[in-house]
Amino acid sequence: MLIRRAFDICVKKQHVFKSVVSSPHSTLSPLNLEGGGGAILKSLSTNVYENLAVEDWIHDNIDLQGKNILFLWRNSSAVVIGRHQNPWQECNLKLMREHGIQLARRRSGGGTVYHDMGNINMTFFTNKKKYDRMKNLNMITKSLNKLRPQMDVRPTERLDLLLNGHFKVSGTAAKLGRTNAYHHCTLLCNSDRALLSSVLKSPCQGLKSNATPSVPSPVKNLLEEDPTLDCGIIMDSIVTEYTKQYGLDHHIILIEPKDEATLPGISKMTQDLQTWEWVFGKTPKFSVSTSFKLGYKLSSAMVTLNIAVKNGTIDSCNIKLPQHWLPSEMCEHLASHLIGNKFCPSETTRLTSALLRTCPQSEELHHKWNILCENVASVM
Ligand SMILES: Nc1ncnc2c1ncn2[C@@H]1O[C@H](COP(=O)(O)OC(=O)CCCC[C@@H]2CCSS2)[C@@H](O)[C@H]1O
Repeated sequence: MLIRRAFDICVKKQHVFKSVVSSPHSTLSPLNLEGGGGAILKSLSTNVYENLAVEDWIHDNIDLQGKNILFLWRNSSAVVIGRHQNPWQECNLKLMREHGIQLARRRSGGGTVYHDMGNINMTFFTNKKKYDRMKNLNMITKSLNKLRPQMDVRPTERLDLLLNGHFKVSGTAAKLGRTNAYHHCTLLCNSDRALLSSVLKSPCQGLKSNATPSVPSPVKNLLEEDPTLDCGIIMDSIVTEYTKQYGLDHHIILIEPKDEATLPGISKMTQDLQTWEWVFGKTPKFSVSTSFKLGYKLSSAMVTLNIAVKNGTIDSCNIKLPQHWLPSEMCEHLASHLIGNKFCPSETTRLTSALLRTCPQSEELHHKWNILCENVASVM
């Protein structure tokens, strides 16, 4: 609200106002919005949900008529999927859990990207009429060109930035609201490229869906091209270029996304972005049809699994195994209990552990059923 109030003042009076965001650098510095209001904001947080919530907050709360706002942010390791994507199809969720890599669904469309502290995110907020992604990308390339004239970074028709005409260093997405809009993009400076490619490979077999697929590209870091660069130098040069383009001063407003007094309602926005219902539940309906081998002592059998998922929840489930290996009633029992549950390994394990306790049978059947349950959960 304070930022909004500040902008309102500036729109009315069109002059300098005191920045109100609580930060050591900005509390008392005046923010000059003469010559077409604008501002540069930088997040103090490296939490992907908090930073995405700042985007939501600005989009929903600030009248962007006549204003250009650049928001700069970086995250600790995270995978960010597009609004209409399927996380099971896009990434290796198990590997992410093992590495503590967060999964976030953003409100803009497009594909899946990997973030870490070696990746800079930029969000360009404008009024919908002023929304111009190529202009923003040209601004970035211009700033890089000034920094390192020999470095060849150019935008493509699909609004990626390519290094040496081949390696993607930036991906773009956008959200167009009723009157406000934003274009956001990444910039790979010094990310963990090995982790990037391993987490963006899904192990999921036999998945069918209409969700937006990502468009994988060879990627490279700017620092691999020029190790004398770093994220700070690159961000500074982007800030310089942006201030020049919009006639702003070099003042940066530091944003603390936890500061409910400055950004009223932000905590709820952050929470919403973290819910299972948003991250997984918004996945367009899909199905998984797969088969795999199960082994117990010397006997083995092929299991066929067909699962349909709606809103992230199992809508139908069919498990087929040879009768001699496991009685079909037991497969049906498991399948029917899975319906209505989240397509989620921890929830499935909780359910199957409870079922297992009520499943007397022989020790052998007990073991086989357990093996089946573990394998079904590992598909999720
Ligand atoms: N951080 C990053 N930067 C550039 N390219 C990446 C990155 N991570 C992965 N990739 C490559 O892009 C493709 C996906 O390309 P695709 O074109 O499908 O998707 C995108 O580019 C989406 C960009 C979203 C930008 C937002 C800005 C703030 S929040 S996220 C992926 O398979 C990798 O090959």
